[in-house]
Amino acid sequence: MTQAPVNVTVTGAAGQIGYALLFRIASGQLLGQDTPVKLRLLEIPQAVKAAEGTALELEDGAFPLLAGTDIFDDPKQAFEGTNVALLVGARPRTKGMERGDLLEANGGIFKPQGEAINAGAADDVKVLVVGNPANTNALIAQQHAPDVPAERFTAMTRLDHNRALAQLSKKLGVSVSDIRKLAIWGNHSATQYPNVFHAEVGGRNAAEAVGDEKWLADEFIPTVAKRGAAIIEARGASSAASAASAAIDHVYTWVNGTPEGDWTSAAVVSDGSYGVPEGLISSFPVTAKDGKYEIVQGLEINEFSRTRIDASVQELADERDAVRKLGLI
Ligand SMILES: NC(=O)c1ccc[n+]([C@@H]2O[C@H](COP(=O)([O-])OP(=O)(O)OC[C@H]3O[C@@H](n4cnc5c(N)ncnc54)[C@H](O)[C@@H]3O)[C@@H](O)[C@H]2O)c1
Ligand SMILES: O=C(O)C[C@H](O)C(=O)O
Repeated sequence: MTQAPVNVTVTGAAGQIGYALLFRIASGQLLGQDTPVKLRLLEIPQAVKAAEGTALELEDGAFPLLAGTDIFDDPKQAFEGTNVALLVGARPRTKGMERGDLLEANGGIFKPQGEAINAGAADDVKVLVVGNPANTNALIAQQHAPDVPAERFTAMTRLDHNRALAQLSKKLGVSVSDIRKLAIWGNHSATQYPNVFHAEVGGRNAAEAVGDEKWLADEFIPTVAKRGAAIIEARGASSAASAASAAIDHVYTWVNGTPEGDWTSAAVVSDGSYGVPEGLISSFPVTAKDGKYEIVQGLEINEFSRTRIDASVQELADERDAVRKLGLI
């Protein structure tokens, strides 16, 4: 180990995604097998003891790449010097809670976290927001970190991307690794649009290989978009290991790049591409190179895709307007 450890902050560390995520980070899957990591865990005071228990288990894993684990209940301390920030902890919607209440409760979390990142994170900080509503939580944090380049704030749609790969591979009887250039557009919500019209399977256009627009509209898109709800219904809890796995994929790709001739999906700050209002944190097809995610340019958007992208982007604009009204941005 010659390199200095990379500081990785994980919020909501005592939660179910945290439990599935931390051991994979410690084993080198987030940043690669040459990169030692130092974990900085953030929890609310009531959950610090549980996070301490996880830290004991991390120690017992005897991970050669784990240079230490520190636990905090103060965002300012947790984000001090952080290079990679995984914002997982969020306020879940509870019975009787309106959408506005949920946005307000999460504003109370992501505003101070954005401020703390702005105040103390390392110059190269990369932020991934997982906690829902992920895109808008990322927007809140980003708006409170004016000194951090906006493109360092991202939200996770890689789980949706992986779900779409899995469904398409099942339909076509191919391996997920045979599929290229699939993309999720819009919000990490039921309005998201998994687009196969640019995707390729073994060199062939994926939509043509499927040859069934009704299947795309009535089965593929709703299955991917409502998968989170299906998991909650089946498990009695929201997706955890698959979400942790997607968070690992998102950061690993961000740091190490996308393969030549392929792209992935991430919610990034819009530069106005494809009619998505500038500043919204929306999912796009993206490539990663030299530690930067970039929106793939110049794709032709057909009518089928246009209406679906517009609907999801409208939802993002509505969420932005709601948090603006609440004074959160
Ligand atoms: N983007 C995605 O694809 C995706 C997928 C799955 C789940 N999620 C979301 O991820 C979030 C976490 O899911 P989970 O299953 O781990 O939830 P969980 O309830 O098991 O854990 C959340 C943890 O966050 C902590 N927390 C709450 N407020 C905090 C704060 N201010 N600072 C630090 N920690 C705080 C809680 O104490 C808890 O330990 C949820 O919002 C969930 O909806 C997103
Ligand atoms: O936590 C949820 O509501 C669902 C989650 O975002 C998921 O996509 O699995």
